[in-house]
Amino acid sequence: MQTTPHNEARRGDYAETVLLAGDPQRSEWIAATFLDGVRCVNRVRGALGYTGRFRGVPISVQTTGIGAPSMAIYAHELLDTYRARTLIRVGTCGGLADHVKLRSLVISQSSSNDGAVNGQLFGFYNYAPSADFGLLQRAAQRAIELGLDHHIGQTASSDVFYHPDVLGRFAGVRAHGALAVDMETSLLYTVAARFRAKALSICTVVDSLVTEEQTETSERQELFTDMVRLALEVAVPAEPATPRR
Ligand SMILES: O=P(O)(O)O[C@H]1O[C@H](CO)[C@@H](O)[C@H]1O
Ligand SMILES: O=c1cc[nH]c(=O)[nH]1
Repeated sequence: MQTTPHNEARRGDYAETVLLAGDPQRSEWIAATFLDGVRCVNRVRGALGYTGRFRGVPISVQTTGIGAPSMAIYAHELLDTYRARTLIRVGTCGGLADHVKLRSLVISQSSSNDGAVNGQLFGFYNYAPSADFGLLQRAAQRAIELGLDHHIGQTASSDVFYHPDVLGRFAGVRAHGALAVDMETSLLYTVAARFRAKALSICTVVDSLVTEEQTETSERQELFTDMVRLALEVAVPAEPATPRR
């Protein structure tokens, strides 16, 4: 019997820290490229999940599919059933600000949304889904040290991918500084907060809603190397070198 309706892994199969990728091919590539001693722990619905080691520390990667409800299910089950404590999204996003160029990284400090969840969970309040400060701080520091082309700030998450008013519908959040849009970061931050867990979203800009430029899907796995490196640096910081006496 499966452990949850969406996952066949047993308790203990996932590490405390899980990278979250929308696309199962990205999960497979991350596991094969960056982790040692990898085993597949979930194949249900093709939402591939893997556990291996990075710098000797157990790390998992889980596919979350497309959209907030799908993210919410996988994040909830990882935190509740599998006792994960840190979730780091390694996703893709579309640039909303003029200075956010293709292939750069967007590290989301907070994420507005157009979904129904705020109303259902928070009633009158406009909840502010936010990254874990410690993870955000570490990501900011390592991104600079590694010389990565990155932006840190607020983002938006939308339930609508195809919209007739491509950019105009984001006028409000753009006017207030939103850097990029994806579909899952906002609800990831909300679910993590519910479990008092840590979450961070790092996305690679694969298209710009401002210039309407796009990256090729064929270049995408290599494109994600910087994002995954950064996520793993945040998850498992290198031991500082022992000072010489
Ligand atoms: O590439 P992923 O991680 O799936 O993220 C983005 O890509 C999908 C849309 O193409 C949405 O899930 C969006 O958030
Ligand atoms: O959600 C997303 C992801 C990438 N690009 C977009 O325009 N939207």
